[in-house]
Amino acid sequence: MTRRGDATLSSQRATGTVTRIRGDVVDVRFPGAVPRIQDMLHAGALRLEVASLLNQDTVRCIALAPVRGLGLGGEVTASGAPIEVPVGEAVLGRMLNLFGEPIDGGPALQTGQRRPIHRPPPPLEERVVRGAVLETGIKALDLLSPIERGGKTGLFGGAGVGKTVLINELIHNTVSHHHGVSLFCGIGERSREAEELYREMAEAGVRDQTVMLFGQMNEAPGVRFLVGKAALTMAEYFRDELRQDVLLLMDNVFRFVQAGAEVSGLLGRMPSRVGYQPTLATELASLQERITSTRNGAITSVQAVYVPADDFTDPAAVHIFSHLSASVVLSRKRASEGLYPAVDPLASSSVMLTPAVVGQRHYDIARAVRRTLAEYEELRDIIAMLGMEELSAADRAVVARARRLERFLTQPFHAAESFSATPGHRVSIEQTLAGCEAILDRSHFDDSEMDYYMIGALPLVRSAA
Ligand SMILES: Nc1ncnc2c1ncn2[C@@H]1O[C@H](COP(=O)(O)OP(=O)(O)OP(=O)(O)O)[C@@H](O)[C@H]1O
Repeated sequence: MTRRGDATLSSQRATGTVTRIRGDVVDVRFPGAVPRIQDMLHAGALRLEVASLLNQDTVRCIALAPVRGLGLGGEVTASGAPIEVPVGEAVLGRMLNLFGEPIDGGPALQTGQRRPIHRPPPPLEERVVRGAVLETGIKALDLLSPIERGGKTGLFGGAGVGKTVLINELIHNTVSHHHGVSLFCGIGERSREAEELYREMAEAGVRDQTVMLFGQMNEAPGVRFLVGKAALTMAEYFRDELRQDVLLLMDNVFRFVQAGAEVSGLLGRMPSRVGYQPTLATELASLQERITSTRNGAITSVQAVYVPADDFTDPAAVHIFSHLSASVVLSRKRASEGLYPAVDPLASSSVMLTPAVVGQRHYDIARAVRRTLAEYEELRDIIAMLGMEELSAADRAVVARARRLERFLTQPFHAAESFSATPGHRVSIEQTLAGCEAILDRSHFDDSEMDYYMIGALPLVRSAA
């Protein structure tokens, strides 16, 4: 993005003084030229971003770190530019903060290339849709909610239903098979998870192709609000300048919306529905619209989405949902039954699940699996009240198939080895389809349902291969 000429730049490097501090909001008076919206300011080591212009000489800013030590009358200098982050190969293998500074204890980055984090999305005519599927090796996802290469996938779920484990498994299964770079952006989650992930990436030998960016829950709302944009700026550079495919993983996009609400509240704006910021839709679009594929390269993104109080009608969840091409819904009921990954087969969906993209066989099997599980869902009440004996033979066969399908769609994860003690299994789409087909084709089973629980491919299918 072209921003401004050098002449204006120098005139913008003005000095101002702090006139008011309220929470993370700081007002600064500039006697000369006032900085522009989204410019970065320095008050010693503290950095601020201009959020609004109060009048001709005063700007209202959001602090990007705790305001400890800042006082009224303190000196503030304008940087003359928005926040800029380093881009290019130098960031690979590193763990960085919002400003692109290393937080992995390593040396400073050696790169001259920097880009402002606020950029418009590519024009419509440059965007492309590829219509290809990214194989994840996770049965429930590949079968029912295939991930679009170059598209956006959301993993929705309430607290503790397995979003982070699932996204870690996706990293495990796709990063090493992905030709291109992977970018992980941690927004507003626990720092402990970040540290574990960093170690796992090194163990898996994929760290050199990966960048990790964090603005975690202990950081200022402004940081959590902006870190996603910093990650995207790096992703865009890989896509546009280095023409590489990028896998962008975000945990958790809800925290971006939440940070936006906090910032909005700090600035004194009136909240809108359910306490969210009135600008929820535009803020989210300013992030999501940049996650797109162009002729230069694809950005495939997988985003974990926390659903507050398991309420899928929550405005944040609804708005995020509208940007996605595939949504994987994790259900508490399944998690409580130990059916991990707790993917809800009836609520999860993907625009990729059409005969034209995945093929007629895959499409038919997925439909048959859904239909069987939906029929079982309807029979559950009857079973609860009257018992299995009252069901017709045909209904009993549906139940037998459905319960085996449910268990077959569970899977031991590499990312869960530490607490499940079962080695992880990657399963090809072909094995998943063959397994489901084998179950759907039968109406009588003499094996136990548990034979299908937490396995990879079906043994029959495995030996046939
Ligand atoms: N695939 C799995 N296999 C076995 N256990 C799992 C699996 N997924 C999740 N769990 C169990 O659920 C717990 C919570 O998972 P996770 O941390 O991924 O949830 P989350 O949805 O990210 O939660 P939060 O919203 O708190 O971040 C795990 O610690 C683990 O005990």
